[in-house]
Amino acid sequence: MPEPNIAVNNLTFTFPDSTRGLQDISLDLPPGSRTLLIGANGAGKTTLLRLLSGKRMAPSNAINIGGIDPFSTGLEGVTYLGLEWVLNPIVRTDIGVPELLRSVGGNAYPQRRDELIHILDVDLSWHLHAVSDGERRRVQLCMGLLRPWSVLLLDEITVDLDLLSRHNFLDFLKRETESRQCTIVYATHILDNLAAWPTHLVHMSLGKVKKWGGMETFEVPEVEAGGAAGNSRLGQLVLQWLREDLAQRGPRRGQAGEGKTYQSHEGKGGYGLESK
Ligand SMILES: Nc1ncnc2c1ncn2[C@@H]1O[C@H](COP(=O)(O)OP(=O)(O)OP(=O)(O)O)[C@@H](O)[C@H]1O
Repeated sequence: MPEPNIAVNNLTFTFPDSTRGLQDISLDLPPGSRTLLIGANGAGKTTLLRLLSGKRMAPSNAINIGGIDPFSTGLEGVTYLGLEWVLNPIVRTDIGVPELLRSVGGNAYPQRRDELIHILDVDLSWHLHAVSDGERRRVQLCMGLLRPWSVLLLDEITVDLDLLSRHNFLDFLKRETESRQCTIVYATHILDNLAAWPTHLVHMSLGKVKKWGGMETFEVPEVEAGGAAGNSRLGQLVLQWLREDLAQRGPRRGQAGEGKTYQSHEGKGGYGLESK
């Protein structure tokens, strides 16, 4: 793939037997970009990433990656790492790390394999039925990133990583985009220490893209003194977006606004809906 740009052109997609999906999405993410895909639960991030990866069929001409329609042509070089990959049962069996890495072609890329093992701090003597969730995830990331990809689509799979491992991992991805022709889209809810990482942001809500563009096009608010201590300015921006999205979506059926309140667990003795 010569120039791994991601072009989405008026993409509309509806799930079978459902009214949900994506509406009229257009994006143009340049080669070498690192995009954060931001949005509340259910905004449409996974749906978009799966369509970009070619795992779901999009209408023809709506998605173009490096000049190719990923579904019809089957794209070599596009790696999608999402929940279904994370839940692959193989990585819970009594299997050793070297064997696993070999099974995904690790021997073809020895230098890359050794670098990933170092960056993700993987112990080659681990057996995958007897490691922690975060350790397992580090091995999986090694496996998933071994083959040099042109486009990497990450669907929040760093939640188990400790802060340092996540930092090293994201640093590695940044270096990748700076040292060779490749492009990353990363859907995440965890924005801590991430402000300097993205080149682009895409804000999704209710199946649509509300805003997208280079980092320089976003007005990142000042951190409030006191109250916002510890939050990055990017975190503040996203918090503001999600509050607006929630207000726009309105209450869910049966919630406050239709004569009911949801009582919190704390101090009120249990979860329950009570009429006002
Ligand atoms: N197979 C499906 N059939 C019908 N509707 C679906 C299906 N998968 C997802 N949806 C709906 O599509 C919408 C978008 O889902 P999606 O998984 O893309 O959200 P998301 O932004 O990735 O959310 P999260 O942050 O929780 O992972 C949701 O309202 C969801 O209920």
